[in-house]
Amino acid sequence: MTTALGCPCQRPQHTLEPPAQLSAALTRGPEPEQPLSGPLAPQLYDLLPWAFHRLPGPHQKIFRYQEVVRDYICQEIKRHKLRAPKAPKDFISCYLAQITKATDDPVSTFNEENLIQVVSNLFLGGTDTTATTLHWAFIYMVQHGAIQKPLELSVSGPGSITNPIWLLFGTLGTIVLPNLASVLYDPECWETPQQFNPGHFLDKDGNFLVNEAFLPFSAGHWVCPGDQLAQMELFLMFANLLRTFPFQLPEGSPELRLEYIFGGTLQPQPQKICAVPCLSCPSPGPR
Ligand code: HEM
Repeated sequence: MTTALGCPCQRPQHTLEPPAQLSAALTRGPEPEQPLSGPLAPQLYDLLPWAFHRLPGPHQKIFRYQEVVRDYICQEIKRHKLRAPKAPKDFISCYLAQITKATDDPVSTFNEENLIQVVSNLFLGGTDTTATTLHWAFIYMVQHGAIQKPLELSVSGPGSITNPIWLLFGTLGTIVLPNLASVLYDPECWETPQQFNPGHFLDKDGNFLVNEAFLPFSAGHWVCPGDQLAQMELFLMFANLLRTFPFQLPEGSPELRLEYIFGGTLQPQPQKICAVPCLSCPSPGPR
């Protein structure tokens, strides 16, 4: 059976509903083998994608997940077509309206295959990056317990936090490898580039300072389109959690591990930290 309503995903349907399938596949937890491990794996994949698709190995898990996400997006597109609102109300419905508008345009790039690709990119670009940034933020809060209190009131956005992305790839036949680390760790731009230091963003009177070398979202044509959303999400999550729970190491646990795991993003080591409910702090939830 193939998808109805002209969805370009012309492959057999899974019997499990996509959202359940998606969450089941994505929350199954770590398996013994780490996909695409090793420092050269991301570059190799970009240079030889066809080889990576054919070679057996743990990285095949990524392609299976990719299929699950793709199926889920196809189902969403189908649902949107079934109950098309009068006025487009989200990204998929706006894009579908644009496809209809551009039907007679022979050079239009608005089509369903591209819609699937763009939505996958939003998932890919918008989840691990933000989650990893938050993860590092809380690890640094545990490491620098003393600054947690003042930071509750003066969180300055994600600006004072490790950038999780080390390099990224371009499209349209040209491989672009902007090395953001060269500016984010440049000793000429940062007093202590290898250390967490909120002072990088404060002037001598403690006022917020813009540093032009702070480019975690890249710049120019390649700037991250989720920049504003990410900063808003990070601010809300970080500020709300921090004002409600002091973060600390669990009793008797070893020192924090600050070395990163090298990959598509720079991941913190798996380790436990405690969010201790604080009686005098405001309660979590909507206010
Ligand atoms: C801390 C959070 C984030 C960081 C550090 C980050 C960083 C970046 C960087 C550096 C790029 C440029 C890649 C290049 O040079 O080609 C990029 C691209 C991208 N980001 Fe983000 N991003 C974040 C959050 C998000 C969010 C929340 C979304 C969407 C919901 C998003 C969607 C994308 C997409 C779709 C691209 C590819 C754009 C293109 O190729 O034209 N990102 N991101």
